[in-house]
Amino acid sequence: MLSATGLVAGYGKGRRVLGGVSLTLEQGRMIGVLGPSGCGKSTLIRVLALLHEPDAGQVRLDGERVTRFRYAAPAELRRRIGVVFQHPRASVDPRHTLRRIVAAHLPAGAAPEEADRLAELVGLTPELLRRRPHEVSDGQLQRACLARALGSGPRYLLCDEMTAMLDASSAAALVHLVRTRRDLGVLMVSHDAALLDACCDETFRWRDLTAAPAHRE
Ligand SMILES: Nc1ncnc2c1ncn2[C@@H]1O[C@H](COP(=O)(O)OP(=O)(O)OP(=O)(O)O)[C@@H](O)[C@H]1O
Repeated sequence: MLSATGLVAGYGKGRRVLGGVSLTLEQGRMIGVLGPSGCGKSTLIRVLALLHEPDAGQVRLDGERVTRFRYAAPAELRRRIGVVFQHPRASVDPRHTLRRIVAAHLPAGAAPEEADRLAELVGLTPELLRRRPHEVSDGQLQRACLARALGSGPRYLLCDEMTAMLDASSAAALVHLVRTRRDLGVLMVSHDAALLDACCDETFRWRDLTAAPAHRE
């Protein structure tokens, strides 16, 4: 289980974004968080992914309280959490081939075929794997980012507006892929209520998660 209790976080003095957010994500469930632009959804994802240190509150991962975040977060804990970001082009190195992007989070010593297996899982052909980001569509690149996130063998997958940059059919394909991974706990944050209602087991509104929110819907 990945859980947050009373998370308070922001960006320096007077820039509080999370004002006491609580949330629980269990393996085998897909939950949605619905909130308007700027309310703090990405900040919540970053804290849950151990990429941003909260000012107060707790993150617990499989029963263990996380005390170290960002570069200090133990690799063994980080590997349990995969993240797919909103803007695929901003989250990859434009010089790398898709194969290298897909393989980025595989454990050291993983067989080269592992990248092919991940690519196949997300519907990327070997020919696409040889291309670089500027030679593929946003949807294809986001598939590579999803494959990369799965590379560490995570138990939890955090999707930050994963489909916002995609057309409807690419979005549906990606959501279907994630939806079929019942071994994972999936958190999808979005401002698209229809998307979350269609794919999530349960959807929470931002105001329901937060005791004293900085922003309200
Ligand atoms: N690195 C940063 N430094 C300072 N303020 C930031 C930083 N990142 C985000 N913010 C601010 O924190 C607030 C919440 O941002 P966040 O990206 O978490 O919201 P969001 O709900 O994900 O928005 P969107 O749906 O538009 O992606 C915003 O007011 C934003 O301007």
